[in-house]
Amino acid sequence: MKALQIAEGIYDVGATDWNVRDFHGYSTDKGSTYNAFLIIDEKITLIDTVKEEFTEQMMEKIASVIDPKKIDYIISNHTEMDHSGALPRVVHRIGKDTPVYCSKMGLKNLSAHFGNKINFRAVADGEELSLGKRTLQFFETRMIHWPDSMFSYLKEDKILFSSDAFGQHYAGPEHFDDQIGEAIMPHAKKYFANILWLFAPMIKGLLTKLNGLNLPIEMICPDHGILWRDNPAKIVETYAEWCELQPQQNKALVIYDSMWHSTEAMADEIVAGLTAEGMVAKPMNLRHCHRSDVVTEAFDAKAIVVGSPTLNNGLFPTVADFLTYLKGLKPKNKQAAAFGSYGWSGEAPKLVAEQLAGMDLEMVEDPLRVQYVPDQEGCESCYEFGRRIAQAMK
Ligand SMILES: Cc1cc2nc3c(=O)[nH]c(=O)nc-3n(C[C@H](O)[C@H](O)[C@H](O)COP(=O)(O)O)c2cc1C
Repeated sequence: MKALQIAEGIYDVGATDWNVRDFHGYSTDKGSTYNAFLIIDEKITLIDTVKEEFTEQMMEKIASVIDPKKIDYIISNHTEMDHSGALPRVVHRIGKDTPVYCSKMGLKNLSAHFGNKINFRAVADGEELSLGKRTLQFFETRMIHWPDSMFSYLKEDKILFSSDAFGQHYAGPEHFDDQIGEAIMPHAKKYFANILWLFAPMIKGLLTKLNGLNLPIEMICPDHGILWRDNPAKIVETYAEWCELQPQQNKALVIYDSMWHSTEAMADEIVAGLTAEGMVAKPMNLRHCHRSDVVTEAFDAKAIVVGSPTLNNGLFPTVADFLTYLKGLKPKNKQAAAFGSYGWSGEAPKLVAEQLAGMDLEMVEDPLRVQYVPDQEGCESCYEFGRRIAQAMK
């Protein structure tokens, strides 16, 4: 396999994972890529690596440009193993004590993954490394998205190697933003919602810091998905918008599961009530919609209405799963309500409401329960519930 030249003397030598569909619990319907970059200068430099099982694909691409033994420096922008997994084998293959530059936290975290046999060297925030004609400058970007994350900026070429920031889980025939256009944005949004949502306040600070540095940027190369060369400012501006966590004022999501369709019938009536009041609302059944897709929709919803049937005095498992996942993402600026069908004890709606309230969401209604199958009166109560939630949203 051949490397892709992305600029004069700079190659993408990463791997395409066409088949990955579950990325630590995140659904990757289009696969993903693990981007790694080779810079040919007086010091030949590899920026990041790939998941361990893709080591050979990366080595083959490197070998299409130079003998891998000639690599002088490796940069590790992020410890997570989709970017570092190949490190031990690459270092072994180079066959010399190749320095691996990383952030201070990277030094700790890489050692915790790979021990002390690799020559890890910590760089300070803002430190520069000469490659010969080119210079790399490093910036700590803690929590985008691990404590060790950093950006590497290639000054002369004005290229920002941004690690996980600005990335998307997307594998396709395209390599650059101008080749795919707007179609990449839902993937970038899903990535932000599922991976970075909780860090939005910190990312906002980092973007302000980077803006202050006034780095001219002609291309942004994240470690997943397409590279931003046509309009790199667009994804930075979009991140700044997403970091504001401002919901779409008229968007509501009704999220539920159902064993015998009763909670589902309630959800449909609630959606109808919301819609009647002018809201853009839709139901999402957790048995059919992956939690990471639901979270992507919930990210910019003003209201989330969560329903669970009562199962053995508790929540239905998919609803518990979703609530656990959502809680970790620290949602803000949202209204919420809970509902569900039950048979005899009916604990679930109250349990859902307690969890949503525990996330500091604004509860706009008391939990709504319907015993067994909603009759006409039950349906009307759900419809009115939806209407009242919509009025609270206005
Ligand atoms: C395995 C099982 C366990 C249940 N446990 C309870 C329970 O502990 N308390 C309760 O009120 N209802 C319980 N129910 C009744 C359901 O909550 C009731 O049938 C409800 O209408 C189901 O809503 P759904 O059609 O949306 O799943 C149970 C039902 C099943 C199938």
